[in-house]
Amino acid sequence: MISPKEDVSLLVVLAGPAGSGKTTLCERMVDTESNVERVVTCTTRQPREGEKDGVDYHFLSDEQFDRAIDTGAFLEWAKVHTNRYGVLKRVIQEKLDQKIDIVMNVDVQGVANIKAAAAEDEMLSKRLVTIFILPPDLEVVRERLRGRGKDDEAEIERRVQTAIKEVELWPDFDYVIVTKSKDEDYAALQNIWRAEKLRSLRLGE
Ligand SMILES: Nc1nc2c(ncn2[C@@H]2O[C@H](COP(=O)(O)OP(=O)(O)O)[C@@H](O)[C@H]2O)c(=O)[nH]1
Ligand SMILES: Nc1ncnc2c1ncn2[C@@H]1O[C@H](COP(=O)(O)OP(=O)(O)O)[C@@H](O)[C@H]1O
Repeated sequence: MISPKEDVSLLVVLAGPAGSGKTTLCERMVDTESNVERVVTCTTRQPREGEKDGVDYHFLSDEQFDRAIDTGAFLEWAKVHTNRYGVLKRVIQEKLDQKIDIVMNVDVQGVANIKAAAAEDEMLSKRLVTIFILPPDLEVVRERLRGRGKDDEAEIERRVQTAIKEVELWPDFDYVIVTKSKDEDYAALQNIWRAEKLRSLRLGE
């Protein structure tokens, strides 16, 4: 009898409107589970107060971002709100090669781009799990962004306007978590995680 392999690494991608709680969930996952790392993505946006280069994002200039596009360094990149964001291929590949589980947080275009890349790459497609974090209404988004205290009202309104379009895309995802309390959201993510680890399609590599 052939036994299933035990360490099956996952690439879990969370998306959803600003303020839905993606960053909070990613950080808790990394703090709680062993062998899980977060992928730090690149952005041309300015750091918010307290954000650190290489920890929250790799903060790139427009020129640096252009160069990364030209050299084919991004697995995917997209313009979100008013800035550009991108995931480096190399970082994903290194972690998956080392059998490290990945959680990451990208916008809805990013998920579509990663799914398209996975359609041509069996290793990626076997690991990819997409989860949409859905706020029950837009007021929750506003309240949480105000509570976070890092964006002014104009920036918050820009994110709410983007959210109106983003929330329509939840049916394209493997899973949807309608956000409630932080603990309930995390329990939902853990349930998905544990079930995905046991999926037979990932066994027998
Ligand atoms: N497509 C894509 N989106 C990203 C990437 N990194 C971050 N994002 C998304 O960019 C959006 C804006 O992020 P951020 O500036 O941190 O603002 P926030 O959404 O208000 O927390 C979020 O939806 C992130 O999920 C990336 O590498 N690619
Ligand atoms: N389930 C939740 N209930 C209440 N507040 C939350 C919840 N999840 C996150 N928050 C808070 O909402 C704000 C935005 O969360 P964050 O994780 O930065 O969202 P995102 O990464 O999706 O933009 C933060 O202040 C965070 O502490």
